[in-house]
Amino acid sequence: MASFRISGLTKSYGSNVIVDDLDLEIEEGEFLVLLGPSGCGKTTTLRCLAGLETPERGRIEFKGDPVFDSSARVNVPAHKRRIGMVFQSYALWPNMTVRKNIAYPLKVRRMKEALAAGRVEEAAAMVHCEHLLDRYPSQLSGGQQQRIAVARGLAARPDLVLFDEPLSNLDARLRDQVRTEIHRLHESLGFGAVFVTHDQSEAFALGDKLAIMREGRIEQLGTPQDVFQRPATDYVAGFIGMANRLELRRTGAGWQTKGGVDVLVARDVPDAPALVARLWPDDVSLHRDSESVPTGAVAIKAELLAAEFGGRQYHVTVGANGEEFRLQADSATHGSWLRTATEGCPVLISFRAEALHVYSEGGERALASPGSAG
Ligand SMILES: Nc1ncnc2c1ncn2[C@@H]1O[C@H](COP(=O)(O)OP(=O)(O)OP(=O)(O)O)[C@@H](O)[C@H]1O
Repeated sequence: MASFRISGLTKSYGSNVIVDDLDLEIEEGEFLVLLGPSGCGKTTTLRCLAGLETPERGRIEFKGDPVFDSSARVNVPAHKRRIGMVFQSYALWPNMTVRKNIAYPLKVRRMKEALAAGRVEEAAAMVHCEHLLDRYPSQLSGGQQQRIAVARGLAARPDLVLFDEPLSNLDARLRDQVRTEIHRLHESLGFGAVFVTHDQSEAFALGDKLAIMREGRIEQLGTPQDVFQRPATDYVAGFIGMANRLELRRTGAGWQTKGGVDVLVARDVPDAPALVARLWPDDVSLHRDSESVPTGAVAIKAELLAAEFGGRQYHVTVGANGEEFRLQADSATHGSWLRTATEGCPVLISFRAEALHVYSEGGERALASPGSAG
C-alpha cells in the first residue's frame, strides 16, 4: 500500500487552475521527482502536501490517515504533518546559529532538549558540517547553507521530505556535490521524498520514480529508465531533451517532413495521414560526404547553421528545407573542419530509422519507440 496518497487534488489562484484533479502515490522510502517546466504547478503541489496551501478539493493521506480532505473538512496544520522541507532559497533563520536552525523542527515538535541536541549533532554530521554549528548563516557559503538546510529538513526524521528545487541556486560543481549527498542520504536513511525540479538530469539522477507535470496534471509517471526509453508523449520527449522533432505527412510511398524531406519510418504505424517523430541529438550523425554514411541509414542533405565547441563534442545545428536538427559531433573526428566551417556549408546527416520515437499527430500517444515491438 502506498504510504502517501494524493487524490483529486485541485488548487486554483483566482480563475487559474494550477493543480488540476491530480492523483499521485508515493511508496514508503520512495524518492519521487516532480519534473516539469516553470509554472506547471510543481511547487503548488508540494506546498499542498506540506500544508502550506489549502486546496479547494481532494484528499491527502499520510500512512492511511487523512491530513487533508475537502469533503470531510480535515486540514492538519503543517507542523503536525511529520514532514521536512528543503527550499531553493535555503530559508535559514539569519538570527539563529546553525545549531538553532537545525534544532528548530525538533523544537516545533517539542522534543526533549537532550535528545534534540544529539539529533542536531547527528544531522550536522550527515552533511559533514559539525564544525559549523556555532556559526550564523551569513558566515556560510551557499553550498554550506544548503547542506544545513538539508540537515534541518532531515533532523526530525520525518516520514516525508519535500525538496523544492534545492540545488538551483548553487553553481554547477556544488550542485553535483550536494545532489550526490542527497542521493547518498536517501540511500542510507530511506526516507520518502518528493523533489521538485525542472532539470531532467537531476530528475534522472535522483528519482526512483518521475512524475512529469504539464499544466497541473501528470503527463507520465514512471521510473527514470521508462521515461528515458519510452517517453509517453511528444511533450515528455521534448521536455527530457529529445530535441529533434519532425512533423511527418504520409506521401504515396512513405513519409515526408513539412519541408519535403523524405524520412523512412522503419516500423508499421497505424494508418494515419500524419505523425510526429522525435530523435535524440546523439542518435544523429554528421558527415562531410556520403562515403561515411552507414548502409541502411536515413541520410538527409543539410546545411550547417551553428557549431559550438563543448569539449569532447561540438553541439551542432543544421537545417534541411526548413527543418532544424540538433546533434553532437565528436571533436576528435570533426573538430578540425568544424572549427573553421562557415554557416551554410553543405553537410549530410544520418540516423537509423529505428531510432525514431513515433507519436500520433497531436503528440499525445506513443505509437512506437526504439526497442518496442511494432
Ligand atoms: N500565491 C499565488 N497567487 C497567485 N498565483 C500563484 C501563486 N503561487 C503560484 N501562482 C501561480 O501558479 C502557477 C504555478 O506555480 P508553481 O510555483 O506551482 O509552478 P512551478 O511548476 O513550481 O514553477 P517554478 O519552477 O517556476 O517554481 C504559476 O503561474 C504561478 O504564477
